Amino acid sequence: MAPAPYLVFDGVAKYFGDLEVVAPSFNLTIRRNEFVVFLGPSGSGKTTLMRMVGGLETPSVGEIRLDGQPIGAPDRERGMVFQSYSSFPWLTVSENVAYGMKYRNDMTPERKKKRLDHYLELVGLTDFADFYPNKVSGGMRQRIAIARTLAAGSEVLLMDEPFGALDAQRREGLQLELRRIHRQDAKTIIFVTHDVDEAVFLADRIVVFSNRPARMLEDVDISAELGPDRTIALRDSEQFFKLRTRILRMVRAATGEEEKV
Ligand SMILES: Nc1ncnc2c1ncn2[C@@H]1O[C@H](COP(=O)(O)OP(=O)(O)OP(=O)(O)O)[C@@H](O)[C@H]1O
Repeated sequence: MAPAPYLVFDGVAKYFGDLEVVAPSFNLTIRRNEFVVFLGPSGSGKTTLMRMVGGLETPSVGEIRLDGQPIGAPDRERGMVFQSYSSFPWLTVSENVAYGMKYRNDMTPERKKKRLDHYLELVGLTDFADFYPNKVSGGMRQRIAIARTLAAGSEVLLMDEPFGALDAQRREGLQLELRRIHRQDAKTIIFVTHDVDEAVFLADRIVVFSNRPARMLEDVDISAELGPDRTIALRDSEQFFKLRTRILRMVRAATGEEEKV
C-alpha cells in the first residue's frame, strides 16, 4: 500500500500584485519523512513556495495541507533554516539550541536537558556547547540552527539554501551530515537549492522548476536510483555522475541558460 500523503500542495498559485510567482496549478504530494529538493534557477519562486509551507505567505489560489489540515500561521511543527546564520550571538551554542524548546511548556526541565544533549550530539556540537557562535565555523553555526529547529520539535524542516554561504569542502561535509541526521532522526525535509550536485546528493526526490513563474517540470525519484545511503564514495561514482548530468540537462533545457545553474 502506498504511504499516505503528508504535505499536499493542492492547486496552488501565487501572485504578488501583477507578478505571477507560482503558476497555476501547482500540485505536489510529499510523503512523511521524504527528503525533497526544490531545484531551479534563481528567482523562480522556490522560496515563495517554502514560505507558504512555513505560513509566512499564503497561496493566492489553492491550499497547502499538512497531515490533512490547511496550513495556518507559523508553527514549530514547521521549522525554517535559512542561508544566513540565525543564531543569537549573545547565547552559547548550547543556549542557542535550548532556545528552540523555550516555549515547550509540555516538557519537564529534565526532558529538555536530555533533548538538548541528544541534538547537540546528533549535529556534532557537544564539544562546542559552551562556545559563542562567533567562535565556531560557519558550518557549525548552520548546525546550531538545524539542532535548534529539531529540538523545538519540528516535523517538517524547511531549508532555504542553508549551505549557500559555505565553502565547497564544508558544504560537502554538511551535506553528508544532513543526510545522516535525516536517516537517524527521520523528518520531512524540503531543501531549496540551485546546485545540481547538492540536490542529487541529498534528495530522495528532486522537483525541478522552470524560470518564474514556478512550474514543476520534472519530479525525479533519486532514491530509486541511488538508494538511501549517501557516501563520499558515491559522489565520485559513475552512477552519480550520470544522474547529475541527466538532471543538469533537464535544468538547462528548462531555463535555456546554463550559467544560471
Ligand atoms: N513579498 C514579495 N513581494 C513582491 N515580490 C516578491 C515577494 N517575495 C518574492 N517576490 C518575488 O518573487 C519572485 C520569486 O522569488 P523567490 O524568492 O521565491 O525565488 P527563488 O526561486 O527562491 O529564488 P532564489 O533561488 O534566488 O532564492 C522574485 O521575482 C521575487 O522578487
